[in-house]
Amino acid sequence: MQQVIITYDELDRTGYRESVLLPLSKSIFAREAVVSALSGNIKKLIDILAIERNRGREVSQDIDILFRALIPEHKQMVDVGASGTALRLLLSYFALTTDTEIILSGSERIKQRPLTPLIEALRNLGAHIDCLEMDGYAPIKIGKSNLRGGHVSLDPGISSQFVTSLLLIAPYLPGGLTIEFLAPPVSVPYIHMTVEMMIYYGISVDIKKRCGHIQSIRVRQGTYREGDRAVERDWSAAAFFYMYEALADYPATMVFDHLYLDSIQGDVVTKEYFLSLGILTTETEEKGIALDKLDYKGPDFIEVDFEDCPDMMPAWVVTATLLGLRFEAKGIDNLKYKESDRVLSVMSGLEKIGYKLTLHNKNQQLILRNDLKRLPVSGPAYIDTCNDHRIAMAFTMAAIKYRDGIVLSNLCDADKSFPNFAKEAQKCGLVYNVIDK
Ligand SMILES: O=C(O)C1=C[C@@H](OP(=O)(O)O)[C@@H](O)[C@H](O)C1
Ligand SMILES: C=C(OP(=O)(O)O)C(=O)O
Repeated sequence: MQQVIITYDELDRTGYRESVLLPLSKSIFAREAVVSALSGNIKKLIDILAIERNRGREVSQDIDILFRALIPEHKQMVDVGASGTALRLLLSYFALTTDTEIILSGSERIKQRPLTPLIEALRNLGAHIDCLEMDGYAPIKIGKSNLRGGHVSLDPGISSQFVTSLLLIAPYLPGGLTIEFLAPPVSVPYIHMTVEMMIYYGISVDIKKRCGHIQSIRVRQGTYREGDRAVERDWSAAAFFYMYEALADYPATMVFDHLYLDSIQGDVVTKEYFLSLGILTTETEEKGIALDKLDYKGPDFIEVDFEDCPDMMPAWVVTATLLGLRFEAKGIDNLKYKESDRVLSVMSGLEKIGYKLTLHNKNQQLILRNDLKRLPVSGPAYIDTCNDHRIAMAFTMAAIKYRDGIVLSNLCDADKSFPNFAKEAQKCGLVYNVIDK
């Protein structure tokens, strides 16, 4: 079997500027997609994707899946691949819109990603939903339903996507909808992104908080108005180039066009999380972002919380470990529900390149700790990506420090969110060579 080994071509790139093409934000696109479909304006999505492709940029699998699922044509089955966002958002969308029945299914992993709180809430609103294999999981059959509005309770403690899914269809329910939260929500910036976009598209949304936590969200009945908000570039993809900047000894300045500090993406905090690893983020005159390495050793010990920015965890943890920083990471309990069990995937990948992190339980919360324990390893490191794009991309960048080469179990994983990733990574000196295993 042929595989690819990734190594690093070390050059002094100080003073060079390297422009990186980031993919569109799939989170923003997903919300745009549902809004466009509900307002009968799918043409807008066609235009966004056509502009992207005309510029020679590939569109990520996740975005393509959402787009195809929402094209108004008769479908009996929708395959969401490995996209949790598509699965959760489409569940409410089809419960509202299908006039026959439709089956939502996808990869083996997607069939393990939880849906129970969302299914229960939708059933309470009158949806006909059957789980075809295991209760609370895809594949799922959604029948023609007459959804009611009013009040519904939801546990948002596993995924904010349950909240986003209900919010986006809420204006189209009779009388609108109030969602009462049974527990504090996770990934809160994604909920704010949804609310902000709904308000932009003309919907009245009120958030009620108690003790700093969202307690309920009220959405009034209405219809999405037209609007031409741009889909921003993806901050979570930028994190892998922050990795380069932090790990390379003499890196070029990385420049991203159409990425903004004034962003509705919660992952804009990447700039703060990587500042603690010595990377300075500035706005360019061309309205982009530039990254520069500071002459800065960083604190001796860092406490970090990923509850608001779960997707950044692999990039930050792999970087901080390779830089030899002691840290304690919390807000990681829900990472077991992602494309892989991300805490375990990161820990096992790091062991392959000689770093032993430990997992602890503190006040019923998982804590991942780096106490600088090393393992004797050498030779190419065979990393199991667990079919997880963020694991594949984080360990590609690890080749900057692990000089015996990184071999990934699947090179195409990155296509889920970042199809041009290998091409862009080569601009940083990452070299891909075919090997015979
Ligand atoms: O709403 C969204 O667009 C997303 C929400 C987050 O998921 P959870 O809310 O499940 O943490 C995030 O990890 C995912 O990549 C995208
Ligand atoms: C968790 C992610 O995505 P999704 O939930 O859409 O599969 C991700 O992109 O890291």
